[in-house]
Order: sequence, then C-alpha cells, then structure tokens
Amino acid sequence: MLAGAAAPIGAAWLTRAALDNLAAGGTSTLVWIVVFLAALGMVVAFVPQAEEYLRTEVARRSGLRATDRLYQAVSAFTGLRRFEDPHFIDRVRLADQGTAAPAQIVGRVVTGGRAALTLTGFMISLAVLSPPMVAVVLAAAVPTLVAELFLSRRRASMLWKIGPAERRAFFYSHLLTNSQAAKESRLYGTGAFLRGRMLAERRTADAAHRRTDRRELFTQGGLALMGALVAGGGLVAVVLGSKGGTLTPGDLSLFIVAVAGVQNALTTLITDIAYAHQQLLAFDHHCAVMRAGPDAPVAEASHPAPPLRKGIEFRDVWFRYRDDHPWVVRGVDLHIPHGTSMALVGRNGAGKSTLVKLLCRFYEPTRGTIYWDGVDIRTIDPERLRDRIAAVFQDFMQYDLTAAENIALGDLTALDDPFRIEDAAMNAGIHRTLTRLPRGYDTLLSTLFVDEAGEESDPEMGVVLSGGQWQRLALARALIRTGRDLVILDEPCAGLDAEAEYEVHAQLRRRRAGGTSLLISHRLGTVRDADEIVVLERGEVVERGDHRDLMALNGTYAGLFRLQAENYHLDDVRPGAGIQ
Ligand SMILES: Nc1ncnc2c1ncn2[C@@H]1O[C@H](COP(=O)(O)OP(=O)(O)OP(=O)(O)O)[C@@H](O)[C@H]1O
Repeated sequence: MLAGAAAPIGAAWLTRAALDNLAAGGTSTLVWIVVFLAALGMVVAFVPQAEEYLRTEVARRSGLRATDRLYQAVSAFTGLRRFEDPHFIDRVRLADQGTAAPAQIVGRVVTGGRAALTLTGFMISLAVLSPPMVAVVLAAAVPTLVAELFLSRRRASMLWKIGPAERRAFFYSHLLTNSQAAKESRLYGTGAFLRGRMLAERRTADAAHRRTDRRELFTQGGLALMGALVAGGGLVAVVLGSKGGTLTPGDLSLFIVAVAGVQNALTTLITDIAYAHQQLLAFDHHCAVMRAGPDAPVAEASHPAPPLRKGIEFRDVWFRYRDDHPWVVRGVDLHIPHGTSMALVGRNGAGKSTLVKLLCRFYEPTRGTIYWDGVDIRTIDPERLRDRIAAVFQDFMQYDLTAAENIALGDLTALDDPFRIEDAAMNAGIHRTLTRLPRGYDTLLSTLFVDEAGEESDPEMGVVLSGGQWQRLALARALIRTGRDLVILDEPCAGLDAEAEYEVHAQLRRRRAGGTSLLISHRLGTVRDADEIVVLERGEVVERGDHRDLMALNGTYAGLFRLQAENYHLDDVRPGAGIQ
C-alpha cells in the first residue's frame, strides 16, 4: 500500500525535475532522474499483482472464518421458529453474502489508505504551487462524500427490501430445475407459469436495482462534472496568474498532475469510504444473526436429561404456532409411563405431530408444561434431551449421501462402524436392498453429485431409491440410535408395502418391548396393541384407553377403525377368493 501510494507522487516530482533539467540545457543528473523514473515504473508494475494476491488471500481466510461463525450461530438455534420466519431467512441469506464483507472492507481500507497517502502527497505538492487550489478542491469533495454515504445507505436498504422478491425468484427457479417438481410441472404443464412468476419476481428486483443505479448515475455524474469544472477552472486561473513567468514548465506539469492526482485520490477515497460503509451495513446482517441469541428461553439452571425411570407427562399443554394463529394444541394432559407404548391417532391436522415436536423441544408450549421424569423440559439442555430420543418423522430427510452415511447420520458414532449400520438396516428391513446396490452401502443415493473419484461416466454412480425404500432408510437412521429412552415413530410405515409394513411393525414391536415409545399412525391396525391409544381432535384429547376400551366406547376411534376394516371384507381375505 505504501509503495503503491508513494510511487505516483515520486513520479510527478521526478518528471518535474527532468523537465526543469531539460529546460536548463540537460545535465548528467538527467540520466539518474530517468533511471529512478524507470525503477519507479517497475514498482508501479509489480505492486498491483502483489496486492491482488494478498487481497484474495485475505478474502479467502476472512470469508471462511465468517462463514464458519455464521453457521455455528445458525446451528446453535435449538428450535425451529427462526427457520420458519421469512425475515430471518432473508437475513441469513444476506448474512451469508455478507461473509465477503470483511475482506471487501480490508480491500477498501488498503486502496483508501493508499489514496489518502497519495492525496496527502499531492496536496503538499499543490500547496507549494497554489495554496487556495487545495482549499477549493477539498471543499468540492465534501458534497461528494455526503452524497456517496447517502447512496450506500440507500443501496443497503434497497437490498433488504427486495429480499422477499429474490427469495421467491429463487424458489421458482428451484422448482424449474428440481427433479421432484419437474414431474408435476411436466404433467400439469406448469413450466411456463412458474417461469413467468420467476421472471416477474426478477423484474421487481431488477426495477429496484435500476432505480438505485439511476439515482447513483445522476448524483455521481453530476458531482464528477463539478469536480472537472473545479480542476479546469483552477488550471485556467493558475495559467492566467503565471503570465508574469513565475511558473517553470516543470511547475506547470507538476500542477496539472497534482490537481488530477488530488481529484483521483479524493474520488477513490470517497468511493472506498462509501463502499466500505455499504459493506459494513451488509455485515450488520451477519452481526444480527450472531447476536440473535437463543431462539427458545434458556432456563437459569440447565439440567442434564435424567434417564427415563418414571415417564413423560404433558400437563395442560396449549400451543399455537404464532400469536395470530389458532390454537393447535388445547389443554392436553397425557401421561406416558416408562416402559409403555402410546399411540396417537386422529384426523389430519389434529395436532399429533405438533405434540411430538413440543416433546422434542422444537417449540415451547404457549401454556402448560411437559415433564421428563418429573423435570420441566424447559430446564433441560435440548441437546441432552434429544440425545435420549430416537425419532423418525413424517417428513424425513433424503440426504444426497451414501447409503451408509444416510443411516449413520442418526448416530455419528456409528459412522465408521459397518456392523451397527447393517444392524440398523436389517431392523428396518432395507439391508438386502442395500447390499444389491452397485457399491453396496457405499453407493451414492443421489444423481446430483458424483463421488470424489469423479467417474462421471459410470451410470451406476448415483442411485435413486423408491419412496418406500427411502422410508425404510429413515427408519434405519432412527433405529441406529440404540439404547435411547424414548422412541418416537411418526407415520413410520406410510410408504411401505404390506409385507414390509408387517415385518417392520413386528420388528418395532419387539424393539418397543420394555422401552417407552410414542407411535403416530393412520393405519389403525398397527396401533391396536399399544398400551394406550389417545385420540386427538382439533388439538384436544377426546378418547383414551386400549383398543378394547375404545372399541367398546364406540366413539371416534371405533368409527375410524371400522371404516378401515370395511375395506378388508372377509370374503376377500379368505384364501382362494380371487378377483371376480
Ligand atoms: N410449522 C407450522 N407453522 C404453522 N402451522 C403449522 C405448522 N405445522 C403444523 N401447523 C398447523 O398445525 C395443525 C396441526 O398440524 P400437525 O402436523 O400437528 O397435525 P397432524 O395431526 O400431525 O396431521 P397429519 O395427520 O396430517 O400428519 C395444522 O392445522 C397445521 O396447519
């Protein structure tokens, strides 16, 4: 930076000395002056390369560090609320873009610092020749600085405002390239519709960018014209004033270079300040995510989750997803004694999965309390609580990783333990399928990536599983978490064929024996042997008991059970009865 800053000033003074020397008839020192000028030329040639290398290295290091810190903060949010808040998602996106800000700011400090040094050097040079000119040029720079700072603030706020439009444009572009969505968009012919929506969002965002660009064009263009006017006027004034012959040719050359140098340096400095200011504003999103703090209230004393000995209790639990949303859980009282199995049944939207999410502390009950062995779960460290739970969710993940990794993600301690992985796969009834894959458990379950060997031409590289096979894999991911106190199964068999469902349920029943479990299923045949069946309706418990009690009660459960059973007429079930 120092070398880059000093070089142009040195060059201007050396040029002046060379011109004056020439005017004086050219002495032997002229050669030395020219040699110095040539050496300076070499410095000027090399400095930008070195600076570019160092700048990108700073960008790499600071970007990595900022990204690491950002995603550490994001992973530290224990609940799900923040991930469902569109403003917060926008903030994280901008914060992610803002990870480049520290390097940009450093870059601008370097170029701005160099400009400041050059500016000082040229101003001293200018002051020697025409002190009033220094004052005029500096005064002309003040409006530029104010305007640039104003513009950078406007640009930062524009970027925040167009966040939703950019998010929606990304959503539509994702739909247009995602294989799952491609199926429906081709079938229903929605491609043009989705593309139109994507372009409309892009146009909205582009229009905002254009307005800001135009404002910048007029403001910066006007100010640049004013700067040129000041420089031109100053030059004319100095030349007119020097008619008496006070200026040498060298002085005149230095004056011209110094005025241009001051103006250039000032413009660079001001642009750097404004850009660094804008980057700081962008980095504010990063800081906001870092400062966001815990997304669920943290109890003063965070208990380790005790091993489950007595059971789990919901006491008058109420919940709604947002204050302006209707209640989803209304005054639920439940007791799941240790070593028993409970089944939650009810119509779609009754609140079954929500109860499970509350138990996992993804959300806090709006009212009421959930106890884990008598301890309010709000006072338990969420990580420790979840460590005691094995769960498979209705909306399980399909990771674009190998089959083994897809299972081991349930318990990372099993990542290098093929026996545990295979055991879990056997329990979930997917072992045989996985061994038949081109690379067995090491087969990549994705068409998105190729493995590191880069064998792109191998058609067996990435394999796509069927829906039911994915479901069994998700089950294996839960089952690898052996020795957990509570097993939660939210529709674990929805996509399984009849045979697989039978096998998996027999396996789960064996596994559940003696353990505590919570099962959600719409297939009532699979819940009939639960110790207690709880029927939810619009967030309220309306029936509870075992299968016999509920059938005798002849209420909602009995009605739903009979409805399902009606689909299996005895005539059809009798061996030998074929399709007529
Ligand atoms: N993240 C969310 N934000 C806002 N509302 C939600 C959210 N998740 C669920 N809901 C609402 O909560 C209600 C209960 O949903 P929940 O998933 O608990 O029902 P469920 O009984 O598991 O239904 P299903 O049998 O269809 O799986 C639904 O009306 C749903 O719209």
